[in-house]
Amino acid sequence: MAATDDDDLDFEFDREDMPDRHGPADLGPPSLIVDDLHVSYRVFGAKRGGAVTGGKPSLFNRLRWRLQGNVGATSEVKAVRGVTFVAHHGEAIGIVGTNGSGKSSLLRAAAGLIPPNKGAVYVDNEPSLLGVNAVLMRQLTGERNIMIGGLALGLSVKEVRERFDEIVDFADIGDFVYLPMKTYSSGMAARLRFAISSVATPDILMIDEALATGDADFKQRSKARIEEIREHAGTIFLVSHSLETVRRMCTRVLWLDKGKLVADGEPEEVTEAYRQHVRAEREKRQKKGRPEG
Ligand SMILES: Nc1ncnc2c1ncn2[C@@H]1O[C@H](COP(=O)(O)OP(=O)(O)OP(=O)(O)O)[C@@H](O)[C@H]1O
Repeated sequence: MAATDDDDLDFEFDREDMPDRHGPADLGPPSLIVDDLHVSYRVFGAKRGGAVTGGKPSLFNRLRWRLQGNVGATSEVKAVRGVTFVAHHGEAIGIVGTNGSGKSSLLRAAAGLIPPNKGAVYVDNEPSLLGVNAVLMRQLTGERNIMIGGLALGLSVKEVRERFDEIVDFADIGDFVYLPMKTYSSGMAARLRFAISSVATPDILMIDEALATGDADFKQRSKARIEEIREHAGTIFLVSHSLETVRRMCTRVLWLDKGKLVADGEPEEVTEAYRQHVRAEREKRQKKGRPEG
């Protein structure tokens, strides 16, 4: 049967039509939808045909694979395994989880920097930071990188020049701005990335660890900056190992474990459950390591 004008399908993303089943009624409309996202990496020089789920291979395993002559073979690391959530305008969402649980992979896929193996990401607007990270160059000075990052975010050359002092002050890097970024400490580089990324009041800002690296004054300034972005109806994602930072900055927390979402809720509740889980795991490991009575 031929389609008539009346049959035309409407694929437009109509905010008013969206049911708000994933959050309290006072939240803004959805800004980013992650639907059954799967991310895998192909690793060369590892065990042939193996599939690894989260966690970094131990030194022992890597040596064993090497001795078994598996160099040149490939295996698949399943970093994100079926994550689904809806983020809203005005939310600051922390992502916690142990090393290798898939936090950065989730963020990179949500930012469109790596393709999902399965599932989809729908965004209302281009996410920033990871986008900025991708264009920054370690061999260039902070000054050059501020210009490159600012242009990547859509500012004009004049606008970047006008905001230059503000960015340098925010990052608190002083005259280091005239030196190549490769000479910066990791904290300085992280602060500069955050200062550049947040300068344009982005709709979706993704931050990987940067905020745990500054002093009390920087932490205060970055909290204020996040509040400002939220007030302008932006959405912030913050990956951090510092539960204190996540509790202080975020309105909601996602907990990832071995690539799966195990909790999504109030910062206090989720970080406390995560803290207890980490402690229980540590005790289990210690018991295993202890010689039998
Ligand atoms: N480029 C890559 N190639 C192969 N494997 C990767 C790559 N990036 C990440 N992984 C693997 O994917 C899994 C998830 O890593 P990811 O960096 O997303 O976790 P994370 O929670 O951010 O870890 P961390 O807290 O240590 O930074 C890990 O097993 C990691 O070794």
